[in-house]
Amino acid sequence: MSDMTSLPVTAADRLRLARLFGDLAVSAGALAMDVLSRAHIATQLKSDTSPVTEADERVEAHLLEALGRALPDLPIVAEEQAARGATPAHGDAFLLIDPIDGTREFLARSTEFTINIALVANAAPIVGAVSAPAQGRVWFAGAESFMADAAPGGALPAPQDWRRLQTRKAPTRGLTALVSKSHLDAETIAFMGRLAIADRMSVGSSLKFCAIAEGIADVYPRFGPTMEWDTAAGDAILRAAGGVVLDPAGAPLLYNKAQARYRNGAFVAWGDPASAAIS
Ligand SMILES: Nc1ncnc2c1ncn2[C@@H]1O[C@H](COP(=O)(O)O)[C@@H](OP(=O)(O)O)[C@H]1O
Ligand SMILES: [Mg+2]
Repeated sequence: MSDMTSLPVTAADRLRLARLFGDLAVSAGALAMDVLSRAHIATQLKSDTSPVTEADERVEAHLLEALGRALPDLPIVAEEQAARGATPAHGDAFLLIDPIDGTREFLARSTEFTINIALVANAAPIVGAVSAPAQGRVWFAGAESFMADAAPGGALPAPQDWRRLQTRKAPTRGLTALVSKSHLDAETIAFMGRLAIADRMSVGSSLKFCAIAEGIADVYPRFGPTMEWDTAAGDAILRAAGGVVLDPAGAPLLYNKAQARYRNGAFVAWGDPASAAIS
């Protein structure tokens, strides 16, 4: 593999990393499912009042260990470590981990939670994997985007069982919009009021990016807060499937905002870049 610290990485490198991330996101799913199988899930509140469970901690520790072994030169910014104030110094290239995105959904025993791993280089997410353990599915992308069925705890299936993803053109009958299940704000509702929307669905976690990448939804506006680890993997998968994730000025959402503690501003994810251009 070419040296990650001297970018750009090749398409072949990106595919190899996408397979590694996909494999790890699927295997780590067993830890989340083990915690989910218990009658009581021990939960604590972080300083930002968001919940954290034993699943978040166990999945993160597992991924830190496995990624640290596979890619020792790449610094890792991980959600629960960051919550404890432990983020490594890094340059243009680094990894992002969200061990459980949609912790509220996990606690509600919904299937709409995900494990997220991404590589950011030059402020863009260039490789990502999202697994949904309770749905037995995984999405992963380097230069191209794929999904596959994969039982948690298993391995990423072989390429003949992958489905290549491509976003759809905006339907003339109206857009399918996706919004957060747990965090919906007035600005997001107002933005949607200016679009020709046929259907609106509430979906937890980074599954919103994946659904647009699959071509079954069109737009995901997010004006409320998110962190880079919530969005990077899904953003990588959507971009590689032909979509765009834009800030309010119409520029691609930027990553590596260490000074802002990896907090994102508002963004809108689109499947069809042409509909973004006229919104
Ligand atoms: N007030 C807030 N500050 C920062 N991030 C927030 C937030 N409210 C929600 N989020 C982010 O939104 C994510 C959930 O996304 P969604 O609402 O689309 O399901 C959460 O991920 P975690 O579950 O990993 O904490 C969390 O990071
Ligand atoms: Mg999380």
